[in-house]
This record gives sequence, structure tokens and C-alpha cells, in this order.
Amino acid sequence: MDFTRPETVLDLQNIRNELVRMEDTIIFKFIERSHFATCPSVYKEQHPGLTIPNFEGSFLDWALLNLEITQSQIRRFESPDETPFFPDKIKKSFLPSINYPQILAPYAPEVNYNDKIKDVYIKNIIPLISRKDGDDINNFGSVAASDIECLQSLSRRIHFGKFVAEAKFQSDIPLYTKLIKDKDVEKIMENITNSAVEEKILERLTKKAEVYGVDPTNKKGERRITPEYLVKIYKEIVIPITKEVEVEYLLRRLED
Ligand SMILES: O=C(O)C(=O)C[C@]1(C(=O)O)C=C[C@@H](O)C=C1
Repeated sequence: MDFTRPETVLDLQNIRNELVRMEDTIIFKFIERSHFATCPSVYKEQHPGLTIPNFEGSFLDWALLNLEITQSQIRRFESPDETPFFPDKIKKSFLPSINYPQILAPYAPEVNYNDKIKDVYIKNIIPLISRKDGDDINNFGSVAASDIECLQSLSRRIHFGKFVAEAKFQSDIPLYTKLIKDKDVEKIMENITNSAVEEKILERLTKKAEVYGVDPTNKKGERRITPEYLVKIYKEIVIPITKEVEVEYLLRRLED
């Protein structure tokens, strides 16, 4: 997807193709995380043995924040498809800015579901994809590094809802203008929902998890990711939060 060419970015078919490609990224990131135990200590603030000088948050927060500070300096978050977890703490790059054309509405960076994504990832996704319950002291760094990759992939996928929403708005401006003026959240939700597309996604994910989730040379047929869990994560978390992003983006679309 070329963010310097708005016509390609707002083509709903192109957006959906990009979402399909992101499924592969997310599955492989989950498979990486599945080699480790749940490691609850990584997510606790001020955890004994894992306290970080002059820092209030968890080990994961510290790692994610410091990575984002570095990534912001190489312009990661200038790209309209990237949303930081620490928008107030990232820095300006020393590189010249890339002048991306304005594709989304100016308030788009304020539509940020990363706190919710991080919460639900820790509470609901980690228990489904980890190898076993418990801490694994020697792997805290690897776990945090793997979590960051899972979180950034989920965040990019879910916030792509902004492009979907903009494309849908452009495809029927009179309809969405009316619904937005009426603040009719239910009707907006109904209009952005395409159940056939959702079903196709879940069907495809089942197949992908069956193929990618198992090492074909493993005689025991052990699974690294199960189709049921992957479908559950998409059905109950990824798609619903993407739709929340779409609705929040649309509700503000008539702002000056
Ligand atoms: O493809 C769309 O039209 C979207 O809005 C994206 C998405 C998704 O999250 O994958 C969300 C809502 C639709 O019901 C179908 C799919």
C-alpha cells in the first residue's frame, strides 16, 4: 500500500487485501509467542525482582516505551498506518518529515485504541496462545520482545479500521452525513458491518491455522496455534475493536 497515493489507499478492495496479509503476520507473531509460558510478572507494575529504576509501569511497558521512543526518531509514527502506545512520550525525528498527503481526517491520530488492545492482549490473548501457565525467569526479555511484535501487529490491523471507515464514508457521503448528524451509532455499526466478509475471514483463519500452526515434520502433530483460539481472538477481539475504531472515526467525520 502506497500512502503517497491516496487513490490506492482508499480502495476498499486494496484495504481488505492488506488486512488479509496482516493475518499472516499476526499468526506468525502469535506462533513466536506460543513458545513461551504466560509470564505474568512481565505485566505487573513494580513487580519484585523486576523493578525498574525511576519507572512506574511494568517490564513490558518499559520495553515498549523505550522501543517506541527509538522508533519515533526513525519516523515510524509519521506513517498514517502506525499508532503509538505512548503518544505523549514519543519524540520528533531528527530526519526530515515525509510529507504524506492527507488521507484521513486530521483527528485520526486521536482515535487510539492501544490501551484497550494492550489490556485485552494481556488478559485474554496471552492465556490462549502461551505454551503453559507460569513464569519463566530466563525468558522475560524474549517474552517482552515477542509481545511487542504481537501488540504492534494487532494495533496496525485494528487501526486500519480508520482507512476502512474513510473509504466507506467516501462511498456514500449523504448516508453517513445523516447518520453522523443523528449520532446514530447503531445504524452506523449496521452499515459498516459486512457479515459475509467477516465469515470469510474466520473461515480463512481456520485454514491458515491448520496449515501454519503445525510443523509438518512433527510426528506427534503438536499445534503451535489452534484454529479455535485464532478464530475466537478475531471474532471476539480483533474484528469488534476494528469496528469500534471505524465508528469512533466516523462519528467525528463532520468536524471542521
Ligand atoms: O472489510 C470491511 O468492510 C471492514 O469493515 C473490516 C471488518 C474487519 O474487521 O475485518 C470489520 C467489519 C466488517 O463487518 C467486515 C470486516
